[in-house]
Amino acid sequence: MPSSLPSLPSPPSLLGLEDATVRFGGRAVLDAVALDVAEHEVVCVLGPSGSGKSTLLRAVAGLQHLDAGRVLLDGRDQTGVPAHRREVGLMFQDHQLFPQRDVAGNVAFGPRMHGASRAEQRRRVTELLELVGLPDAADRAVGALSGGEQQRVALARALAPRPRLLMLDEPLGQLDRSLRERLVVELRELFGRLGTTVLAVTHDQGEAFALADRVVVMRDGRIAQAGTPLEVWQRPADAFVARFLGFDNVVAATVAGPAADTPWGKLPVPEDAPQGDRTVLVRPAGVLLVAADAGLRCTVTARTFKGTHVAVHLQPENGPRLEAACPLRAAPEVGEHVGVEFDAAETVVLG
Ligand SMILES: Nc1ncnc2c1ncn2[C@@H]1O[C@H](COP(=O)(O)OP(=O)(O)OP(=O)(O)O)[C@@H](O)[C@H]1O
Repeated sequence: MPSSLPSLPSPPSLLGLEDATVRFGGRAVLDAVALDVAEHEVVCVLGPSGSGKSTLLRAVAGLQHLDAGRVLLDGRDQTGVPAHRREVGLMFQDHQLFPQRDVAGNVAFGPRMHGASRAEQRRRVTELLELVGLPDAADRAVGALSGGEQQRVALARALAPRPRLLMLDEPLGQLDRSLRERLVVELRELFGRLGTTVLAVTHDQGEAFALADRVVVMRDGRIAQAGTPLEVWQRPADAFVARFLGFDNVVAATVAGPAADTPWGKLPVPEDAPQGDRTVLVRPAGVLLVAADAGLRCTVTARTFKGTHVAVHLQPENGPRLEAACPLRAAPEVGEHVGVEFDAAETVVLG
């Protein structure tokens, strides 16, 4: 008996982008992007305004012509396939519901376009409104719905034709924070239950990290980093990704052995840290406040209440500002002098 079975070929990705390039006025806003999305995977594309996120979605949907490269769905080249023949569902930021139709009319739109009978359309509307938690909304006018309800109807409408790939562009963009936080949990649960393959675009990292199996961070039309939320959070690829994720304690450093020489002095780094000229990130939890006569001498410049902790902003005598995460009751006052020591376990030497 062989000790191990021969490995099976991995199934083709549901979506593949190969060197996808879009230029506007000579500028590549999508620059040779390569990306695979597996069946049942939820991928969130994250990045600052103008980094090319919507252009990427539009290219996959067939709404944007590629200047070079290809989009593959189920391994099939989509070049020349018009948007309405690609099996993708799209949900945009502003919902774009048909205001003159009621909720049922909106949800039934896709199935009707695909030639479903009236009975089938009705069945599908009932099924989907149940799914998105609006079982009694079929006859309501869309104008009379709240933002969150409209978002659910838009989702039901996008799911109604059973797209192979569901694409969401800032799906929760317009909604207030508490509703967004609730809906993102509902969406994740729903996609898991349905096994939906999703490519979503958002500039909100909290939303992306809560929703995605894998996040893709874009910068100037290119992929700066792709990985699971944990991988990206724990190991940002570079200073751009680290700053985009909201980490501000990022400095140039020279790493030699177990220490990094930085504008804040020598910091301890993890054992396996890459050596030489690097960028170092210290998470706020790794900035430890000690007595004013120990460590790096700093003045407290601001405090921001964060619910679970206080973000304390510090100005060292030398070097750029630092942010520390302090327990609620232990945070020093603005103007106080404190000492700072650094925790190697919260320090990352970027690649
Ligand atoms: N039709 C167009 N003609 C010219 N330039 C365009 C066109 N569409 C997009 N762009 C430019 O391409 C770049 C990428 O735009 P895109 O909308 O993809 O970015 P984004 O990451 O989705 O941004 P946002 O988060 O603000 O929606 C931007 O600089 C934008 O101005």
